[in-house]
Amino acid sequence: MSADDPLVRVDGLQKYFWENDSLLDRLFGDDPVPVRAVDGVSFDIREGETLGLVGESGCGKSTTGETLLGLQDPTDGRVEFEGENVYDLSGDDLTDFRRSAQVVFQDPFSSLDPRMTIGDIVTQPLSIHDWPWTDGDVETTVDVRTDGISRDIVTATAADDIDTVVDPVDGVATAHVTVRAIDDESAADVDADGRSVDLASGVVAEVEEDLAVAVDRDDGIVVRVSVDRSTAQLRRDRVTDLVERVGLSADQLDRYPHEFSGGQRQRIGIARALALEPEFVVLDEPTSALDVSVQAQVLNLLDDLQAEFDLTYLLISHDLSVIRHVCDRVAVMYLGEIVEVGPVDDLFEDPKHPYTNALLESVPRASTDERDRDRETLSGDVPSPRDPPSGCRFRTRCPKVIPPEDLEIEQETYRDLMSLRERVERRDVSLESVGDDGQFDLEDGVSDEKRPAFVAALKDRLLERDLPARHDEIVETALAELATEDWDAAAARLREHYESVCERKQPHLGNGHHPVACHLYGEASERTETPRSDP
Ligand SMILES: Nc1ncnc2c1ncn2[C@@H]1O[C@H](COP(=O)(O)OP(=O)(O)OP(=O)(O)O)[C@@H](O)[C@H]1O
Repeated sequence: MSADDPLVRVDGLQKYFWENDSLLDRLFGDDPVPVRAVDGVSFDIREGETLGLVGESGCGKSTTGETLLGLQDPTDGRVEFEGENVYDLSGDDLTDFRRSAQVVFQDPFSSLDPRMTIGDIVTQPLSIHDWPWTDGDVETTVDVRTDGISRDIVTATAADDIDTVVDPVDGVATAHVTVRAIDDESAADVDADGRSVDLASGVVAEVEEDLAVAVDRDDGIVVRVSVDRSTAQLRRDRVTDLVERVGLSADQLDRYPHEFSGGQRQRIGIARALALEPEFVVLDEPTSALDVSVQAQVLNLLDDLQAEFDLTYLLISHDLSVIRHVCDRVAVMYLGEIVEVGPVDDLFEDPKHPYTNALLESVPRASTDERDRDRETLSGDVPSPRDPPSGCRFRTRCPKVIPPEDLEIEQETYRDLMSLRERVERRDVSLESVGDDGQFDLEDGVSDEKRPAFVAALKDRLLERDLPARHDEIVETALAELATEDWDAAAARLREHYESVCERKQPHLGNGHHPVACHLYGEASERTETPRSDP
């Protein structure tokens, strides 16, 4: 992996959940239905950065985070961590990945075991992963200084595991030992701190905290350095450090989660995630369950920890103000797909995708002027990932859906006609309730005589705007087809005239600094007509 390579590379990741997939369903002949929670997402996360993943509820953010960590099995695609496909890892390599990539969950109430003390909660990953580890690639050595004796007569060795308490520099863990001649009285003082050894012959060796030193006299003086702490002591110290680092105190280690506030519990979740010295942390809505007053404190803590421990974050959030406050780059997700990726300032100041625009527009603003202006807020719900729209998945809600080339029509009018057509296609119009009670007889078809009144009443209900004459005629003909409940003919007529490129072609996210998957942005996004793969 070169220095320019990302730490995490997600490539075509897919995660489908299957419904109607039980034995009983199969016995009754029901076909399994895929829930396309994540449908071919690709993005990179560079070392040391925070990438935000934003989108409305249900668009697949958490599933993306969980699948890329291997907490869910992928349906397809790959995720590289430090250049290795994590789905190919096994044995020690898989254990290393699980240690290096951690998660902080949204809900600090359900993610902490209520029966464990917080000391046990933070110790648990250390026990599971058998911390502290010694790194076989790290060399261990002793730097010897002498005082009152010749350096030439001292030989020194260090145990292989001293790297568990001495930080290696350039692959070498060095213990510093001072060997000096003493008289008997000063020897007693030196021994009292537990880090020195008296030798009857009048030599004492001192070593730094957490290490022990043994001295023998043979031809010369032989010094051996080893670790002076038990595994339990080392774990206790690490847990105390972590808990204090996240803003709690060591005397709270024996307490249970219910004795803490939401913000404090999230701090415990963060300490647990950091216990194994990870490089990468997925933060899944880390502050959404917290009071507004403590959200900023937790975000600031995460920011400080990132700088201190060189962490790389994927921050999942539906909250744009959190994203703006914390992230370097942002990926916008809609219905299982990434629609735009860019540096945070570019994305907020120059959003390209109509979905990103709509998300930004729907955030309440402080300035009265802006609040008063006509906002393009997001209407309707995210469609179901069981049956996502063809082409661009946002086109059913998009205020900028592209009209056919030869159709001279205002954008808003076209949007209305598209919405009308979609309702007809879904048969989502109540024909029975048109007009006054019993005015139109649908069972035998509305009579020729009453048809103009039926069409007028229906049009009045379905369209707020007046249409240009040409479109008025097309729509009236289609609505007249509904008078005989000929839904297919009406839908076909509307499709023939109003089908958009947005529903025919899937726009693709390009590469580069600020890519966007939208047909409004030219050739690059329209270059392929390949349909999505069927499950
Ligand atoms: N285990 C599951 N079985 C079936 N469908 C699932 C499962 N988990 C998630 N889904 C569906 O997958 C889609 C994406 O869910 P996901 O939780 O990833 O979205 P999200 O963007 O994180 O939303 P939220 O912020 O509400 O959690 C949703 O439609 C959800 O109902």
